[in-house]
Amino acid sequence: MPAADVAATGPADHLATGRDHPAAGRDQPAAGQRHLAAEQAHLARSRAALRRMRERAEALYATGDRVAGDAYTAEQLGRHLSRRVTELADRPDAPLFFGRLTLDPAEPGGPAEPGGPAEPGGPAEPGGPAEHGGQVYHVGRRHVADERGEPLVLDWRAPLSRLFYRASVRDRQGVVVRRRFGFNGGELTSFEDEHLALGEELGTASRILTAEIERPRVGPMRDIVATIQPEQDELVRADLAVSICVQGAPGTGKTAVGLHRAAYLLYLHRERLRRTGVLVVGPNRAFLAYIAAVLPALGEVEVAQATVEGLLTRVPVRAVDAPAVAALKHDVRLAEVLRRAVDGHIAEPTEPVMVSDGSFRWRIGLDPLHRIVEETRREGLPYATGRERVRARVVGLLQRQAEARRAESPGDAWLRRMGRATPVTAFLDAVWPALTAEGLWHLLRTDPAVLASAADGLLSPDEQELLRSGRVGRTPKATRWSAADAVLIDEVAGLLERPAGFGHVVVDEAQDLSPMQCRAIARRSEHGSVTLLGDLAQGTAPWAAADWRESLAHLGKPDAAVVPLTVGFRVPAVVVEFANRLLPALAVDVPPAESLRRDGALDVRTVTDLPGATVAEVRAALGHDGSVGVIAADDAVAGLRAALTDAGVATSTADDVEAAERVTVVAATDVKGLEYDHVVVVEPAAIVAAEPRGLHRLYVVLTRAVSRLTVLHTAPLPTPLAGG
Ligand SMILES: Nc1ncnc2c1ncn2[C@@H]1O[C@H](COP(=O)(O)OP(=O)(O)OP(=O)(O)O)[C@@H](O)[C@H]1O
Repeated sequence: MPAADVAATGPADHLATGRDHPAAGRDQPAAGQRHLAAEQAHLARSRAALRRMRERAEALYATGDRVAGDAYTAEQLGRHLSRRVTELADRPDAPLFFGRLTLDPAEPGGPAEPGGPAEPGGPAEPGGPAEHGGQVYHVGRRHVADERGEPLVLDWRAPLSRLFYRASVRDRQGVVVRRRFGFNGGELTSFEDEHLALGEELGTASRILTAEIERPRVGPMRDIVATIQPEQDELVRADLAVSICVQGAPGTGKTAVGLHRAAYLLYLHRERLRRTGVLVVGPNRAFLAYIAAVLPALGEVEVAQATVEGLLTRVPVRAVDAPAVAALKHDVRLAEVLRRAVDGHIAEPTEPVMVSDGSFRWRIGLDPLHRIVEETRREGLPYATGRERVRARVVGLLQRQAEARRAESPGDAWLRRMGRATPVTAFLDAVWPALTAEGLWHLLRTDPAVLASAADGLLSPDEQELLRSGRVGRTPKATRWSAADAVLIDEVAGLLERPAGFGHVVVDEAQDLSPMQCRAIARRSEHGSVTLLGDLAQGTAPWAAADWRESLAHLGKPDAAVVPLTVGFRVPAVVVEFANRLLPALAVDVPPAESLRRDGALDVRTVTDLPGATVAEVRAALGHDGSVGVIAADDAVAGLRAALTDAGVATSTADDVEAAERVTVVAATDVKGLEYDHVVVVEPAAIVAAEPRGLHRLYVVLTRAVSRLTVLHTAPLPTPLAGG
């Protein structure tokens, strides 16, 4: 396709406009300059309008409690306005808009659905497609309107903005020109046009896109609103009701897609999702710190972010299981063992219930009691709800007797008194005893007969023995629970009472979830949808998934589509090729990725002095822009950090994303999902040797580099790498 990078007047008008364009300063047609100046003026106008919107929200916030009728409304309003003020913050370094659409006046196209979010309360957008003919719209981070309410910038999530990401020469959707803006800091410095109507399309050849992708990385993760690719946009804008699983090689934008999808859904279904909540689950704290700023930068400040362990807070984790014990506790058969153990507490009634009530004495015989228990059991309610249902039914029978004997119907106080009457509670304790989650798991760990009966035909005697191994305290409270115990206790809690779920859950690095962890997330998304993100090749947990279908079944979304992402935005082609040598040894079936980056460098070197070579390499890397990540086997990290400190090189840790130091020393087991401009991998053989799925870990480690990868080793490289 002919190149764009032109002024809006036509494809022949090649324009080189800004500092970030190599050709800047040469051959600048006046028309291009005029357009640039006009765009800069539009930016200034939009910034001023945003400032006004924020000032207005601040003023409302200040006076909110005076206009609200009562304390509750005042608090609600206050919270709403304070969030609105935060949302309207202008970040001077982030462009307020990044694109512009010129729509066809003659051939009104436009989005399939009319403008505006699906729910009331979202920002307004100009009306349906027919109104857009010949119009020009700027697309940016958030909706900005002038004093008359006319949009100066459309939110990137608005239906109309979709055209910016999706229109192509083949399917123009009414777009005549798509313009992308180049920024330097907060300053608009260039633009690039694609006259779709004239057959011009840049796709990934766009210089502004390339510059964005190749920009050296520093600090926390950034949003990608300006450059979301069509296949990513398709996932971001999937309906709220749709659950999806994204299988993507390292750096294909899975995390970015998940976070932007959360922001998109919140925009479109603001009220519903504010009630139910959106949750992002990530692999560890360093990762959560790394991604924490993305959603707030998109104006979304109310999304919960947690690790799976962080979700399971019923008991503190103070013990570590032996690997075989942990693996067994994460096995999905445990779900059935626990279900049986809970159900096993429901017993047949053996005696009638007799209750004294003043001068009356009520009696419920065995037959109706049997019926009550059986009927309630068949309803399949959570156990604790079932217990209350049985109580209510017993009281109901007492009530009928009372009504038959007395002329009037007994009141609420009577019903409550009967419900708490000692014979009623004693009956419940006999047939449907109250349970706690940790109490039940403690019982299974301490009573071989109870475990044997629940695990009959499911777990071998040896496995039962294994489950009971390790120290258990005399009471649940006195027991030091492991992370796997916490998952099982959460499973029991879910059998006792249904937890409140989220409207949408994004799960990153999902290949590492065990079946039991998947179930913990399923309980929290039962009535919502999920976006599952992962890469089977990066599975490092002992129970890592080999097949997405299985994970999806455990997550309660067996029919979700598995969608591949195959274009890599992080790792340069030369590094991808090197890391891909490991793929055949990883025993997973994943589509190969293709890197967009042709610019990187790879240096694999045998050295004699690892710390010395690392220091020298880091010093050299500091000569370039961007972050430097030194990645080594966990037990080598302290030594390398000390060597760097002794050499006068300041370092930070992976979870300190705002650190001033550009060098981070990271343990191989903490680096999942992170990226550094220059990565120095120290002694791959030690990384592989450190754990059973060490080759998968090495694959993760080698794919963290954005620009350059250096591999330093004294021991021979692991076999799959050495070949080729
Ligand atoms: N459309 C895009 N435009 C610009 N940058 C992008 C785009 N998509 C992804 N990126 C960038 O590529 C890098 C990798 O993205 P991300 O971390 O989301 O990938 P991932 O698939 O989750 O990787 P991993 O599997 O290694 O965790 C990030 O720096 C991200 O900002």
